[in-house]
Amino acid sequence: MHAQIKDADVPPAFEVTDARVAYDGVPVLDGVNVGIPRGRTVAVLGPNGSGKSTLVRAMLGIVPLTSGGIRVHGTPLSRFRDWRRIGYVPQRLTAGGAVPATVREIVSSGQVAARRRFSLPTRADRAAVDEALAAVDLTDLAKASVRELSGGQQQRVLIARALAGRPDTFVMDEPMAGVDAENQRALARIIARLRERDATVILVLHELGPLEEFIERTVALESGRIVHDGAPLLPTGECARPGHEHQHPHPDPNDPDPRAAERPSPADLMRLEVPGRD
Ligand SMILES: Nc1ncnc2c1ncn2[C@@H]1O[C@H](COP(=O)(O)OP(=O)(O)OP(=O)(O)O)[C@@H](O)[C@H]1O
Repeated sequence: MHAQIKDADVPPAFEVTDARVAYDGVPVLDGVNVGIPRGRTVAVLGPNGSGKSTLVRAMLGIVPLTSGGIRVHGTPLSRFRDWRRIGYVPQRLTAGGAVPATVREIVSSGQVAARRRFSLPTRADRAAVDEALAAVDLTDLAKASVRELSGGQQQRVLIARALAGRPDTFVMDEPMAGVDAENQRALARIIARLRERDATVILVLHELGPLEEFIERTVALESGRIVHDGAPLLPTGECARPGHEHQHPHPDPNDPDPRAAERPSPADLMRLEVPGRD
């Protein structure tokens, strides 16, 4: 079982109070209250457009609240500075660019926020990158260009990038989307290891799938409101609910990888959204 720390008197990793977000005046989060205790593995579920990504992006300060409040590890978001504690794996990446970055370069970029300005990577930094690459089984591909990788492998690069900063809190936005079964199992192993380390892990998912056994709690959204917060939902997940109309992206019928069209270029990977900044 987990260490005592979970139930110790520590502030929640995230505390969201009456959070509202609107895009162009249209409400997307409509009074969300949720607390994510430290050391838990929590899934955020819900149909397309229900506000899952908006919620986690708001929790990281990427999307501003219209009203309400968010605390991160006990500190109001606007005053939170310890971003090295947070590992963010975004869902989609912006288009453009073609810098020939290697897997190792991308993974190393996960440490930039944690290093002092202009300081070079230390031996410990390099060891953390090695460890992160090993954790996602990409050691052999460290020198490969990320452009050569499949969508699932690129997803693992992003996870390794988050791991390399050695955070204790992870926010992963749909890490399983468009990832084949083998890569899904690899991701499940990573989540298992993070749980053993008592990391806090928040996963935006459409279904629990191979992660089911690790999920301790699910928060389900519908139309910007929480409709369930508690024990994990049924293994079949939201996608199997009657009336659920989730659309997974299938941009190119000739490409077996449904995420091919959204695959990030290396440049995209280098300029991932930085939590806490607009
Ligand atoms: N930057 C934006 N500007 C305007 N509207 C947006 C923006 N981002 C998201 N939305 C809209 O807000 C709503 C919630 O989007 P969000 O991405 O949070 O939902 P989601 O539950 O994560 O959906 P999905 O499962 O499709 O990823 C949707 O209607 C979406 O179109």
